[in-house]
Amino acid sequence: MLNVAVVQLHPLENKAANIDRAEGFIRVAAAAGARLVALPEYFSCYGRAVSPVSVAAVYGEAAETIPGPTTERLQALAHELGIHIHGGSFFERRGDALYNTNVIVDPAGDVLGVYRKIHLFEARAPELTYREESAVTPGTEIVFTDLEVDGRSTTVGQTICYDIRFPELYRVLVAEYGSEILFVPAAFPRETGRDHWELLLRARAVENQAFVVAPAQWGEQADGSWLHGRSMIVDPWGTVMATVPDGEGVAIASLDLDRLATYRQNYPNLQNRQPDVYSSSSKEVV
Ligand SMILES: O=C(O)CCC(=O)C(=O)O
Repeated sequence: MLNVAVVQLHPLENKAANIDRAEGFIRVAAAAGARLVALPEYFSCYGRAVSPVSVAAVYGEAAETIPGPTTERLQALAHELGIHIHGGSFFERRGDALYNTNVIVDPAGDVLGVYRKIHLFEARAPELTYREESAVTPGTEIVFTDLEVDGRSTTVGQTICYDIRFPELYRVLVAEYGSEILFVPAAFPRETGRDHWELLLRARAVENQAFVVAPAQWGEQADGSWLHGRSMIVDPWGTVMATVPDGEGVAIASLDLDRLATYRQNYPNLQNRQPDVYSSSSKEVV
């Protein structure tokens, strides 16, 4: 059994305070037995938590390199507590570009995986306008990471928020790279989250026969918008194993990876895919 925790945060203006609260919840989760603790998207600084006028400046100021103070703090914490930490995501600076990036840190304090969000969120609706690409550059690499937890090895796929709408990414992470756990740190707005968040997470879990670990941001922002929250851990059958209600907090679930292997054998959906047919150029037109 692998005990995994999701941390739900209410992002505030102050980056240092956000990181302090994240650390507090990581400690709570570790004390409750979690061996892997996952943080939400933009856990240290979330754009709409700050007044709209200063958003661009705040993004730039909040951005860090890897290694940098935030990853070093996660590394020290993982080492001290003897756990893995999935560092949600934060603004990463590489040269002149900013990325929405997450890392996984192991109990030795080493950074194992660096993933840069591939699909950047865009909404052009009357009720919701957002263009992440105005500040952030899209990543171009699929990232999966091999972890050794409690003497068992597993492969995890790293994704972020809006990525959940692109099932192709998850299929590759599972069918080509063997991921058993899919991470989806997020900051879903309430407008889309209330109807799509749980549906998308459970769909990705069922169709890929994988655990989905989805820590989320929650709460009202400085611009009056709301983040949906409802962090959750979903099992490969699509059942929600644990969730965080409104507010900040932690939820923990025990993932049975041995049972996952049996389940994939009993229901060989992944083996029954027909990729040759999907990519075939011959079509029968009736
Ligand atoms: O897909 C959605 O509805 C929300 C995505 C999002 O908020 C994000 O990627 O930051």
